[in-house]
Amino acid sequence: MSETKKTDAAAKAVVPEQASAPDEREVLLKVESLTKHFPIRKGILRRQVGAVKAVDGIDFEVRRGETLGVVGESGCGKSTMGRVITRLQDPTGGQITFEGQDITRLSTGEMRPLRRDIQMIFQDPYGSLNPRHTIGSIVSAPFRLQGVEPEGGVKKEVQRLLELVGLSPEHYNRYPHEFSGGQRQRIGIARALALKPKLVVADEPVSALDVSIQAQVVNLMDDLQEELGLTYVIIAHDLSVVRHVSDRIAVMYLGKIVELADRKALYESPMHPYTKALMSAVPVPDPQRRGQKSERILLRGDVPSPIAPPSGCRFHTRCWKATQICKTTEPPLLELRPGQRVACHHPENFADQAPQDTVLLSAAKEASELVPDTATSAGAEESGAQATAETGAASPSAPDAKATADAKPEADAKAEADNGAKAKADAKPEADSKPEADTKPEADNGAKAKADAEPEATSEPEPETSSESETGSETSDEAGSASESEPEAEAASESEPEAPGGSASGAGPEAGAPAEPEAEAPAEPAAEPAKQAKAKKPRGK
Ligand SMILES: Nc1ncnc2c1ncn2[C@@H]1O[C@H](COP(=O)(O)OP(=O)(O)OP(=O)(O)O)[C@@H](O)[C@H]1O
Repeated sequence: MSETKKTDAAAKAVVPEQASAPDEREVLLKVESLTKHFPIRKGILRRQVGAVKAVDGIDFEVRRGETLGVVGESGCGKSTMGRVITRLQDPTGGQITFEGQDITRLSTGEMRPLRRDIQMIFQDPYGSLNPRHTIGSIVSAPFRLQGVEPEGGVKKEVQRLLELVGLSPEHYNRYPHEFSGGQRQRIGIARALALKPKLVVADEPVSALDVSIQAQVVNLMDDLQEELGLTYVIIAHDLSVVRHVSDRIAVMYLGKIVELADRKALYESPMHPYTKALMSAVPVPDPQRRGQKSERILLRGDVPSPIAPPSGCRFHTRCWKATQICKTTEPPLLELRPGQRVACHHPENFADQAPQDTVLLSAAKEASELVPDTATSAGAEESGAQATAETGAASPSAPDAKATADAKPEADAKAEADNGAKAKADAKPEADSKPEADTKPEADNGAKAKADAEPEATSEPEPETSSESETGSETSDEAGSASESEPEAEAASESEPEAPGGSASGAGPEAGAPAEPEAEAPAEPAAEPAKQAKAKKPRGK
C-alpha cells in the first residue's frame, strides 16, 4: 500500500496532470462487456416476459491507486454496476477480473477470501448500521466474519480505525443513533477499511449528507486513499462530488458508458452531449463570471425505461444533436483522443463522426433547453425561451457553428433561422415516421424505470437475491451488523431487499431502524465549507 502511495505521490510531484495519467499503473479491476439484466416475470408460471437492462455491456478498468468516478442520472445503472463488480450481485454476462483473477462466476465460498480486498461503502448512513449494535460491534464485524485477529486485539484495532476516520475511541460502546449522518458515514468507512481492502466501491457515499458535511467525508476518503493506498470507484449522480476526487470519470447513461475520460479532459472538453449536459448542471462559483452570460443545458424528460431502451444511441431521444444515424446505429465507445473514450456520432469538441448525416431528428430540437446562467434572475423565463430557440442553432448540420453557438448563444439567430427552417423541412419525413412514437413512451416511462419495474401484481422484475445467499437467512443482529458495506457481509447483500430501483443503501435488517433525529447526535466537527474540499482537491490528480 505504502508503495503505491509513494508511487502516486512521486508521479504527482514530478509530472503534473497529463503525465500522471494513471495509464501506467497496474490494472486492479477489469470489466468487460458486463451486463446485468433483471428478469421481468409474469403470470402463474412466472414466465420471463422481459428484462430490466440495468447494465447493458460496459467495459472499463480501474488502476491501482486511482479513483474512478461514475456519474449519471438516477436509474442509469450505477448502483447495479457497483453491486455487480463487488459481486454482491451476479452479473448476467461479461467478465470481471480482479488482480488478474476472473471473479465473474466465483461462488460465495470462493469469493470469501476476496471479500477482504473488495469493500463497499453505501449511501445511507442511517440504514446501513444496525441500531441494536454498538459501534465497536459494527466495526469489528469484518474481523469476526473473516476470522481475523488483528495485532493487539480487535478492540484496539477498532479504536484505531475510529480514530483514523476522525471519531473518538470512546465511541466504541455507543450506538448508531447517537451519531449524526456524517459520523455514521465515518463509521461505515471505518468498517469498510477494517480489513485493509485494495478496492473500495463507494455508492453515493455523501449524497445523504448535508452539503457542509459532504466536504468533510470526501476529504476524509481522499486522505485515507493517500494514507492507505486505496483504489476507489466512487459512484455519484452529482458531478460536483466526483469532480474533485476522481482521476478518471465514467459517464453512464441507461446501462452504458457513454464517455470515459481523464478528469481534466472531461471537464475541459467533454465530448458526449450527455456529459456536457450533466456538467452544465453543476454551478461554477466564479465571481469573475458574475454578470456574464453562459449557457446551461436543461435536459428535458427523464431517462427512458431500461426495459425497452431506445434504439441506436440511447441518448438520442433527449439529445439536441440527434440525427437519423443516432436513431438507427449504436455508436461504439471509441478512443477519440488519448485517454478519452466516447460513444457518439456527433461529439462535442471533436470532428463529427457522421458528417454525412446532418438532418436533425424533429425531437432533437426540443430535447433540451439552453438557459443562460442569469436565468435565475427576473428575466429567467424570457431568457429561457430565447435560449430554447437558440438550441436550434446548435444543429449538427453546422458542427462548427455549434461551438460558436455554445459560446455565444445569441450570436446565431440567423443560423437558427436558416437551420431551423431547413431542419423543419428535413424533419418532416422524420415526423412522418412518427418520431414521437419512439420518444413518447420512453418519456412516459421515463426514469420511472423503477415504476416500470415495480410489481403490478402479475409482472415484476424478479427480486434478486445475490449469490451470497448462504447467510441470507441471518436476519437479525449479525446480519445487520455485517450490513451491506461489508463484502464479507454476504448477509448484507442478501438482506438488501433489491427492490426495483432500490438504492444500494437498502439495508434490509435495518429497514425498521428508527430514523434518529440528527439533533440527538453529538455535534459533527465544525462544518467545513464545501469550497475547502474544492480548494484542497486538485492535488495533481
Ligand atoms: N433488483 C432489481 N430488480 C429489478 N430492477 C432493478 C433492480 N435493481 C435496480 N433495478 C433497475 O435497474 C435500473 C438501474 O438502477 P440503479 O439503482 O442501478 O440505477 P442508479 O443509476 O444507481 O440510480 P440511483 O442513483 O437512483 O440509485 C433502474 O431502472 C432500476 O429500477
